[in-house]
Amino acid sequence: MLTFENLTLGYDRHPAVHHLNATIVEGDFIALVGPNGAGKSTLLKSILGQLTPIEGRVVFNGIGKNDISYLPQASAVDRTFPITAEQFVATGLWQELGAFGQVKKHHRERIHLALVKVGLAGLEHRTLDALSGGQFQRLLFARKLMQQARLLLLDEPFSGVDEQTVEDLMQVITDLHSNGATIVAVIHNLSLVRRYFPRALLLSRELIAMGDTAQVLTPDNLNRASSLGFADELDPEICAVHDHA
Ligand SMILES: Nc1ncnc2c1ncn2[C@@H]1O[C@H](COP(=O)(O)OP(=O)(O)OP(=O)(O)O)[C@@H](O)[C@H]1O
Repeated sequence: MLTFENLTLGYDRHPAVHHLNATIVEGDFIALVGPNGAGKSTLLKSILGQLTPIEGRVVFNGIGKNDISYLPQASAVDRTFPITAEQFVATGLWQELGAFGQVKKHHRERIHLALVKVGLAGLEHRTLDALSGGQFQRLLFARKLMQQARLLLLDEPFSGVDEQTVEDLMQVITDLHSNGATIVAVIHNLSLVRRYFPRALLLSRELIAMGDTAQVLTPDNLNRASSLGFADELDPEICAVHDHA
């Protein structure tokens, strides 16, 4: 579905991800793991076409932009916008309806089902600013449910969210995967990764390991990832030496 070919990404020519070669296959359910600053969000941005590679490329096999849905970190979403939970979930129908399409009764039923699925039934008419952090995260997932994307990219969907919400939303993700979606999620909580994600990609500016989660999240690999990951703000010269050492 997606191949990273010798992919080097960065900002102002300062590499954040180095010479990555890896493949995401259709039906993957994979966690993107690594220390702070490892390049995980940067890698998602490159899949979304928001960042031009310094070197290498992302190859899309049989999927287009419209097949990809992205859930940013909750903190990146503006909650002061004066709309209700129902109206917010309806914005997930944008691709289906176009800019001027009307939300009809059958759409409203789908919205209601999505809200039930994420445990928010009854809160349809609440405005966004009147939802708790966990409820808002549930709402973001309800909107994702409207889009029926083939590839779902999630960037740390559970930061600052209570345990019950995590469990409920992991169930929603698992259901989406069972219905055919490919899942790529940045997750910091390793026990969650071990429990739910069959595959993992451990990144620390460069690829440390990718494959079955148990084989990727070994003490050796995690030590290697943290020793590379905390060497913050490498300059391109140091990077070149490191790459070819
Ligand atoms: N817009 C930007 N401009 C300049 N540098 C950036 C920008 N965004 C990220 N970086 C740098 O690129 C590197 C990788 O950042 P990235 O956000 O991809 O890491 P991450 O693995 O997602 O980290 P975290 O787990 O802390 O969210 C970091 O050194 C970061 O400071």
